[in-house]
Amino acid sequence: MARPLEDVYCTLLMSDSYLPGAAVLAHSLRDAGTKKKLAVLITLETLSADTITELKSLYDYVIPVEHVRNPNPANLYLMGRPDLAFAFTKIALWRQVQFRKIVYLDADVVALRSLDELFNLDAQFAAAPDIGWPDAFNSGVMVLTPNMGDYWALQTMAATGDSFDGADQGLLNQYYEHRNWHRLSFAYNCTPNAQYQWEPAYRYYKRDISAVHFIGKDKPWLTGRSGPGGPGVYNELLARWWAVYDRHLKAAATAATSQGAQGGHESSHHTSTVQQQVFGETTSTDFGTSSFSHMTTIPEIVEPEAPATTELPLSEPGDLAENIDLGVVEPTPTVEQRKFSAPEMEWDATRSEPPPESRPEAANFPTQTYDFSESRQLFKPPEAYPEPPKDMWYQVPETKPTPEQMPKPIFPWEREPDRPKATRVFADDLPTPPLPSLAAASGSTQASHPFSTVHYDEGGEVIQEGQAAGLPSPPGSASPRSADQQWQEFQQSNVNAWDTVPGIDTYVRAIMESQVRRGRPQLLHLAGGEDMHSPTISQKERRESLIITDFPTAVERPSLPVTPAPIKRPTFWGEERNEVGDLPTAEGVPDQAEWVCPKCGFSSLSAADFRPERESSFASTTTALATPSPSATFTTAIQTLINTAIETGSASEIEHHKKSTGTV
Ligand SMILES: O=c1ccn([C@@H]2O[C@H](COP(=O)(O)OP(=O)(O)O[C@H]3O[C@H](CO)[C@@H](O)[C@H](O)[C@H]3O)[C@@H](O)[C@H]2O)c(=O)[nH]1
Ligand SMILES: [Mn+2]
Repeated sequence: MARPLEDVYCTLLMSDSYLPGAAVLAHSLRDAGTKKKLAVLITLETLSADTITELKSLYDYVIPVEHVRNPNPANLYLMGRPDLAFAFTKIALWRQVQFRKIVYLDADVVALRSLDELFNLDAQFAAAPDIGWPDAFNSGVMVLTPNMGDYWALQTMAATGDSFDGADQGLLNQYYEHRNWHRLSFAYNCTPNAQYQWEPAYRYYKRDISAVHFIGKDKPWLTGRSGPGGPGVYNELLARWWAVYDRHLKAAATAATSQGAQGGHESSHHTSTVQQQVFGETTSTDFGTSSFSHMTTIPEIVEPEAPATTELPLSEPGDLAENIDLGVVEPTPTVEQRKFSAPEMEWDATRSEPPPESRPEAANFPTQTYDFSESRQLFKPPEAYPEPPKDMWYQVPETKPTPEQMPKPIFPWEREPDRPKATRVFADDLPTPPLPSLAAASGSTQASHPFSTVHYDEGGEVIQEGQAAGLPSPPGSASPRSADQQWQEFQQSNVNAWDTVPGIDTYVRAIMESQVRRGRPQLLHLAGGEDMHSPTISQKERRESLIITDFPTAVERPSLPVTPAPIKRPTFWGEERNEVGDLPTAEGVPDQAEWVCPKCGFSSLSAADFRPERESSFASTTTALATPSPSATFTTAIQTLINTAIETGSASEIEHHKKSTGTV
């Protein structure tokens, strides 16, 4: 059985300059008697080998994680912490799913008591209020349950730089804002402030304090033992940090000579890896050359040669530090810092559902954030706005275009000089004609038949009916037309150019033939075209359809299953009805007498064809059915047939015979 997941305290170290903090934290937790293991997340590319060696002696687990830069660090300047450009690295905590629960502590935290009870908290996520905005939590002490779902969600936000302070605390507060984070007591993340402290409250609650967190740029190891505030809460708590340091780290440096412990420092003239980062602990020569000197400015801006992260770099470290000092640093335009990479397929969406731990889709889509203007000047409308554009309509040419100006002919028949004029018809414009009979009765000379159409020439002028097709004007203007005449005119006026202009047909055929040569489409010929007359075109003139089909040709087509041709026989009522006339006899169709029902073995309806081995009464009854006879005989015959069937056959058989004999 798999072992239950472990609980750990965890911190983060991304620069050598925070090593004293991480060392004091580890010692303070052990001093507090915790039973839990200690872990540290590290970014390999930004730490020296000595620091990592030191961490290995202090922590049970040293876990390398990806160094994550905020692609949109402008908000960091709002809190004067451009050094926190890589604070998003912290979200790697959520992917440490090898642990059940993590109590995360910043490297600038010192534990005054064990915090082990936090592991028993029944909450997915918990943190203490931030002193700057107590509705939000401080992300220096957090109790979290690692899971990949939250991780990818946070990672997505981090990838777009979505954080109100540009660092992890803004991002995490935004993420947990609507997720009901569990509020821890301030005693778990007490953040003393050198400038302001509520002294009475501190006196009252100080025995509950479990952890002290030195937020801000001035870390204990950078400011020295005296601290900035003189006597008071801050210095009292600062002294707690130094107490741990002195107990384990300072003492170790002096003891190193005799014991040879702590990273092999053998001489008191050399400081330990930790001490090199601590103000006041280095000798005067060390101080000038150690990494500490530049850490006091903007430690995190100094980048390794090849950063492992994919984001665009910030401006030059030197420039930045200089500009910050001068107070002229402008946040870099965010758009420039964005970089798009096409989403990568993590699984085959055609075969399976997405894996439960997959990234959200579109996680790396570029985003654009717009800020509100902070200008305090009142809006002043401009003196004048630009004139709206004029003449935004189509100018109908006043003169008729010359033949050169006319569009060039596209189709061959358009070149024919005596081709009919193109016309247009609009259904909406059709005049409502009086009924022909009324028109005739009233003797109106302008009356039109119900199907009249109005034609327009290219200039929009109405053309008289018939004119459009180049036909003479209707004689209606001179004398009243009969309905027949009008109908004839209508038919004549509704000609199809395809029928009257042979060039169109020739052209289309040429295209079709070239297609036929390329592929194998077939022209579907209308058989005979007998039932589809155009009113004006005789049967002989009717062209075959040029519809292209994929049907197999008659030659390619396998013969279809055939059903027997019907046998003509007199109906019960007398003569065979012959309304449709004689149909041509199909060839190759078996004679009905040869056809035997595959289901029941009966031949078709003729009673004489019933097999003699079946019930003899069937034969006699069906004979009666097939012979014209008085209705009484007919009814008896049906009844007999059905009765026989009931006695001898199954239900389906009865149904079948009922249908066969038409006695349903
Ligand atoms: O150069 C650096 C900077 C930071 N860290 C680590 O990141 C943590 C956060 O930085 P810190 O200087 O402690 O930030 P705070 O001054 O505490 O500022 C607040 O704002 C930060 C950014 O949102 C949060 O990470 C903190 O938890 C929150 O207390 C540190 O404790 C370290 O663990 C490094 O290792 N190296
Ligand atoms: Mn901190």
